[in-house]
Amino acid sequence: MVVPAEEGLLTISGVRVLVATAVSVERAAVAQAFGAADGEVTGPFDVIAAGVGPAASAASVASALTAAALRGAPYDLVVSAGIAGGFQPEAPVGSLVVADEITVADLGAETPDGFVPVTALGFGAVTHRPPEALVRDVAAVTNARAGAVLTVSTVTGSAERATELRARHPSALAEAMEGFGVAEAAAAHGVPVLEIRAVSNPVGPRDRAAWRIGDALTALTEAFGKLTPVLESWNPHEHPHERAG
Ligand SMILES: O=C(O)c1cccc(C(=O)CC[C@H]2O[C@@H](n3cnc4c(=O)[nH]cnc43)[C@H](O)[C@@H]2O)c1
Repeated sequence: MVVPAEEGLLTISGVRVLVATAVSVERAAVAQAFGAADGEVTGPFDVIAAGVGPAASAASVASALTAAALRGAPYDLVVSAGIAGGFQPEAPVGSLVVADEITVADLGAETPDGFVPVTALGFGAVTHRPPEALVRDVAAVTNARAGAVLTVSTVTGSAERATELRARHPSALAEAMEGFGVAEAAAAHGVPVLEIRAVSNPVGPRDRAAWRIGDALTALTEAFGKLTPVLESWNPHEHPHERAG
């Protein structure tokens, strides 16, 4: 059901959603799903270009969540969305991935015995888990695969690094640069988080000319075009934010 809410924003069953992309072409791809050619969205979704990397995205999303809360219209869900590298062969170029786990892959320390995550050093968190049922329903309706999406500050550029990441994170389907930052901001506000990625390139040896950004943006638009019914039947209060280690 579509019902009017304050400030001209329309909400579906009262659910308010903040979608955080990294850059403006990703924002436009998401907005296009709601018929907003100029990027201005009227619907349950607000879409922002929050910047590239975990720090920029965390800062932008935290600001947006705080502003919404101060307006008396807090968000119920935050979605990190955009293009990504896909681990092969599980996540081919043009396919969609929804994160059942959002894990930062390079937050820790190098030791003589290899990489140690910050959690093993006694600090913070490295993983956030989106609501399980929502992940399942989003994956079903968008034909996405569900799996871990890694957040990295450096795009993987070699087969060796891709192999190392998969050895440490066997369930990883994709890597991108913002999910964990978005999830940290959402967690600070007690808001559930999702990450939806369209694969633009394989994770591995750097071949920028082979990136299929247009195909991935089209897949992103199609995916968001299918999300409304899922959110209509979603009760945010049954799904508190879950931070896992
Ligand atoms: O040309 C390069 O080598 C290069 C170096 C740093 C960043 C980029 C981007 O264009 C990344 C921007 C954006 O895209 C997401 N993304 C897409 N594919 C990947 C990937 O294989 N690994 C990590 N991130 C990826 C990311 O979330 C950024 O927002 C290009």
